Amino acid sequence: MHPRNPYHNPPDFNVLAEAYPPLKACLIRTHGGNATIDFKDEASQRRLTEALLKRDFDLIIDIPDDRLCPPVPNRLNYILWLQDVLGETGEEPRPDVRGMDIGTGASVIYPLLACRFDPRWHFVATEIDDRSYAHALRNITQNGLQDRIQLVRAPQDGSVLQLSLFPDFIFDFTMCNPPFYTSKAEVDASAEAKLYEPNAVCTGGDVEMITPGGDSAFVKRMVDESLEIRGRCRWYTSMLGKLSSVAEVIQYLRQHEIDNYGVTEFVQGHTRRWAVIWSFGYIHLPDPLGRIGNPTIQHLMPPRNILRQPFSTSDPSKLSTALQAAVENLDGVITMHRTAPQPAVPSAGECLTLTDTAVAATKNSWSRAARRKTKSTSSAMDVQDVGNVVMRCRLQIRRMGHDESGKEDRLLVDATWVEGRERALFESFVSHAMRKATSSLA
Ligand SMILES: C[S@@+](CC[C@H](N)C(=O)[O-])C[C@H]1O[C@@H](n2cnc3c(N)ncnc32)[C@H](O)[C@@H]1O
Repeated sequence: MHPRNPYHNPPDFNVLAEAYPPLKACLIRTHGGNATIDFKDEASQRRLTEALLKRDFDLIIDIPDDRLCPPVPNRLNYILWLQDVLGETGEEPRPDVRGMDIGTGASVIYPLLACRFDPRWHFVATEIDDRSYAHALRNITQNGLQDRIQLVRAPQDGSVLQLSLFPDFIFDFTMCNPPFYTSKAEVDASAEAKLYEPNAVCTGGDVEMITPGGDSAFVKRMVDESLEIRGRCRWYTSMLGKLSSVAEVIQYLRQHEIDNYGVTEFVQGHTRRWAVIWSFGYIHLPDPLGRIGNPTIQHLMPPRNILRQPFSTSDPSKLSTALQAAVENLDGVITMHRTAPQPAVPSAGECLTLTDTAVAATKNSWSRAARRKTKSTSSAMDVQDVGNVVMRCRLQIRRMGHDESGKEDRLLVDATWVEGRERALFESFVSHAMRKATSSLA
């Protein structure tokens, strides 16, 4: 579960039912005498979703019985990850954020939650199904969010990304919880498997669950469309229900030479879902937001955007001086250095940031070839630039807490690629900075 998700612990059902009385009829007792609900009972799940939305987000939703009832904690994970992505890759502070939710459902759950969570967010929400569309419209207006959520009826066989309807906007992100299954038989097989899970009820209509080719085909259509409109959206994202679909979509992205992509995993109780993200821009995701540890798909993970180097010194100010000296006097390199306000002492296994240096390079003045060229022509190497900047990165000195064996705290430098077209340029800069710092410490 996302660290900022407020539902790490189950709610106190008595207290929740006091706040939302329709839940009272669903309360049952555990063997220990505590109040809970029957998570396999569809009506109880619906009352729980209504109760959490009302009490915690002041949202009233009305979902017909034959349409999906979204579990709130699970839906929040996707929103919180997107918040992290925008926070880590955008120019802050931004006055507003514009997203598109594809297949918003009767509940409009993602836009409603996200708008309550963050006052800057605005949405276009699309829906293909008439019945869901009608309820979605009601849910937006009865929560007074019609100025921030625009509902669009998507055509049955038209484009998935309806961005062409909004030629004047650059979207910050698209999001989607697509239909996962290829056929009714696949839905039934999955429901049968879930019978043995402690808290799963399948409440979706066929239109919500089934699409030709399943979730991977749906997301591949998005990839195809994104190739046409590229920079009209900063981050394209979609959830996927199966690890095999994640692998298929990543392979598809790579086939189309989209190398700025990432994957994340949402774990909620017994349910595991994934989201893929890709961009045609030159801003890069920090590894914790775009790489997962699952061994089955390691070969499909994007290359690391964080390069880590341990140092033998235990004196952070010495390391900081050495690192600053390594990068500061490079022609065309601008640095902004910040030190943590207090001396930080990490506990075992913890990693604390002591200094943070933002680096922007307007030319490559560090590679051997560039230095040779500078000597002979007094101009730096030509590289493909992004505006005036060819590469942006962060250099952070961190203290790693001792491990179980009681080994001393260690210092290391994390270099994070923030922006740029050429990975090789970032890697050569980091290798230059680390080599210089190491030799001046020797
Ligand atoms: C799995 S449901 C997700 C609903 C909601 N977003 C949620 O997370 O609970 C998928 C939704 O996508 C809609 N849908 C399917 N194809 C679509 C398309 N091409 N454009 C827009 N919506 C579509 C379905 O009608 C359904 O409401």
